[in-house]
Amino acid sequence: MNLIECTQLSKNYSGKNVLNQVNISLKAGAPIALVGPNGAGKTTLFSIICGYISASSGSVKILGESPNSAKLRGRLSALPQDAQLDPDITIISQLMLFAQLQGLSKAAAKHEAMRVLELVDLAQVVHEKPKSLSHGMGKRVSIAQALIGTPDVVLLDEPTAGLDPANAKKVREIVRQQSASSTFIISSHNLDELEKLCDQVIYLENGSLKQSLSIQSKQNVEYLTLVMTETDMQALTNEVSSFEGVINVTTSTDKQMIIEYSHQHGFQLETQLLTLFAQHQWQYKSILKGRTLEDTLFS
Ligand SMILES: Nc1ncnc2c1ncn2[C@@H]1O[C@H](COP(=O)(O)OP(=O)(O)OP(=O)(O)O)[C@@H](O)[C@H]1O
Repeated sequence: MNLIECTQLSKNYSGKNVLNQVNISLKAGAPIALVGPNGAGKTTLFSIICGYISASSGSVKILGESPNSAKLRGRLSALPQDAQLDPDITIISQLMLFAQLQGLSKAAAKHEAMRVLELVDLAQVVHEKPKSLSHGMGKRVSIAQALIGTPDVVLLDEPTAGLDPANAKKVREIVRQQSASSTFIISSHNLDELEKLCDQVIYLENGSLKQSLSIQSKQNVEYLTLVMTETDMQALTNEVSSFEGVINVTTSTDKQMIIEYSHQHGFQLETQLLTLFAQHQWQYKSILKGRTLEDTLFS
């Protein structure tokens, strides 16, 4: 059974189409990225999946159930972009309340609240109130709340927006660790971050599904992304284009080159490149197997 299945899903606000016949099939497993420009409809899609708002037409099934079905209790959780904890109620009380709302006894709720706080490395703030926490710590507590009951699906809307690098890294680690037991769907504008975490990528634009792709997918065609420093890029392009198996070479002004080549040529290309660099004394900054998510989506 698919984790989430959207069929011909549309949403209108006062005649304005913000989701337009979207078809999506998502399977459980590695985190899934939801990307798209501002106003593309990402939050609207999340809100429909969570049952906060209803679709104008089409259908959504989560684990085979309709949004808001009692059978989804404890199996789907979400961290909305603007989620706020009550600033004046202790963290343990708030997390226990959410655990009890899932049907846990008081003792089990306390145990679960402690468990999820430990997962986000914040057991030490259990008796504090959210108003005494930094923004990053508050976000991690909200993620802890979303992890209560180990849901099958966790929707995170912009989980690292506005966080300092250390807290953002911590959030990524939490997602990575918890991905063994929950499937995360992450809406974000941070493509570098999504690239590190996710396999499948859903790209929405103007309410329509423009792309659904797997970053890791093995195809006959492979990519190498080179970032060069001291190099004659035109000469490099000419040399690389003549290598056997190279299908296409594109360069950008920032000394980045993307080489598209046939899968069969494997390591041969890397060996040729390094020999070429040595011959010409060309310096590289990085050689990346594959393409960045940005290049995959927008090239
Ligand atoms: N309650 C509402 N009433 C009217 N229009 C709305 C409402 N909520 C959202 N919209 C419109 O729907 C469109 C999609 O909004 P949505 O918030 O889903 O986009 P998004 O992809 O999440 O954007 P962002 O990346 O900026 O968060 C926007 O044009 C927005 O103005």
